[in-house]
Amino acid sequence: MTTIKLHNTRTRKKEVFEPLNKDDVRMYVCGPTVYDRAHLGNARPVVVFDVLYRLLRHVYCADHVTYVRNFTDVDDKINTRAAETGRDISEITAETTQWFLDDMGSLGALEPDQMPRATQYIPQMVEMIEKLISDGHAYAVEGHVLFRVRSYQDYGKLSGRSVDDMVAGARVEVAPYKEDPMDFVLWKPSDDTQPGWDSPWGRGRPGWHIECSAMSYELLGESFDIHGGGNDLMFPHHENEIAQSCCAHPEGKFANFWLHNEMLQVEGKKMSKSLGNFFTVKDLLDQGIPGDVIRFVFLSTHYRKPMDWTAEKAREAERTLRKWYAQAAQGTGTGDPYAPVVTALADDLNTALAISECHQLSLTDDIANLRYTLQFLGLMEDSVPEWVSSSQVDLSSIEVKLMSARETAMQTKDFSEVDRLKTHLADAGVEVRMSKTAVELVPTVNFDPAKLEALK
Ligand SMILES: Nc1ncnc2c1ncn2[C@@H]1O[C@H](COP(=O)(O)OP(=O)(O)OP(=O)(O)O)[C@@H](O)[C@H]1O
Ligand SMILES: [Zn+2]
Repeated sequence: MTTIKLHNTRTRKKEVFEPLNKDDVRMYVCGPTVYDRAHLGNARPVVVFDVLYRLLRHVYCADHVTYVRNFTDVDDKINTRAAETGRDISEITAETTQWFLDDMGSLGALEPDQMPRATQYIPQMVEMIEKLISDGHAYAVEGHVLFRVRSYQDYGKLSGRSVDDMVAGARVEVAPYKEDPMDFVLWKPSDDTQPGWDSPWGRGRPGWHIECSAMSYELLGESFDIHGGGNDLMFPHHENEIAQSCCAHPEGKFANFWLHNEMLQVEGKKMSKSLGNFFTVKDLLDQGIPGDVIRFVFLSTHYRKPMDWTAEKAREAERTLRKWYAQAAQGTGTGDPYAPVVTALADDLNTALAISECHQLSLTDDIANLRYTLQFLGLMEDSVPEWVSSSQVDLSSIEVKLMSARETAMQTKDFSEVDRLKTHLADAGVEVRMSKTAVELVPTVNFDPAKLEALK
């Protein structure tokens, strides 16, 4: 069996991954708050954890792996959006959830086994909060319930901070009803205009952190294997999840491995909605950049390194995929992925190495293996995607045309038609390779199929 090694934020080491139960491997990843289109940064954890999910399914079998990713559909950002637009909250969250699934599907991300919506788990959240109160880890005051951070000794361990440092450095909300400024909200009161549920503390709604603790407990139990998310969530979100879950269920260990992806950046800063320096996945797809190309660009950088999106990277990715897909098209989609690619992923998801192994494989002309390996990486899911096949058809018919034009020219000694075709092809970004017996047309990075319409 393949040995998987993963960098565990909890221990700050790369460790051999041993599932708690290899017949029931369990992973939870924090999902989006659904009030707006996903930007490209939001897609990074989706692709990273999709690669891990595929690897786990490969090693432990698909039906022995459970991947849970939530939708946060109750949040003040959603309420604000509803107030700004005059639209119903449920309409906004349903629409945004579907956009998210569509956009991430375009990037070749498999849907997780479970996609719980926070609003469907309110009773479980209330129950967990009651337990925390009765065990002295939380207190109710003025319609709020707060987690008593100082009641949990290990608070801050994941991100390696002491509570006192955090108090000094963090922008914590100071409120008169808090025992300690570090205490965070588990439940808060709702007025008539805000979504709310009846609870022992009056009509209210949950804080963000308790959502993940309650949903992961409900679906994966008190101890599970992997918890993932962007490293921007490590503090306070993940620290708070750990505090809540470990205090409510001291019999469990919560997550064994913590994995954090680095940020997609724009000029050295995290791409984020609040900074306004973002573009959406949909923007890129609408510009005609295929989802596979976006995925490939993500895979080119290791998940624990910051990365930028550049048009040049996209062009390069497109050129490589075009070549590989054309090569792999004849192969069937069954068999095993190329072993060095699996080995690369098993080493803390070294996707960049996996891609260079694919380059090696593509040089061997092992078509079937290349195809299955690309599918394993979430590329070339079905057959050859439209954006490649359409250009292939164009090129092969033009190849025939050019061959016959050349044959005619050899006899008439009039090469003007051959030159016309070659000029046209060069203008469309196609390199023309002519030998005595064959004509080969190779698309370059500047390939523009639209410019070939006239030649068809
Ligand atoms: N630039 C980024 N690179 C990688 N992952 C990101 C990036 N921005 C957000 N994420 C991840 O996307 C998910 C959703 O994040 P969130 O909704 O907070 O987006 P955001 O743009 O950071 O929003 P805000 O600016 O309002 O905080 C989280 O898992 C987060 O880790
Ligand atoms: Zn979470």
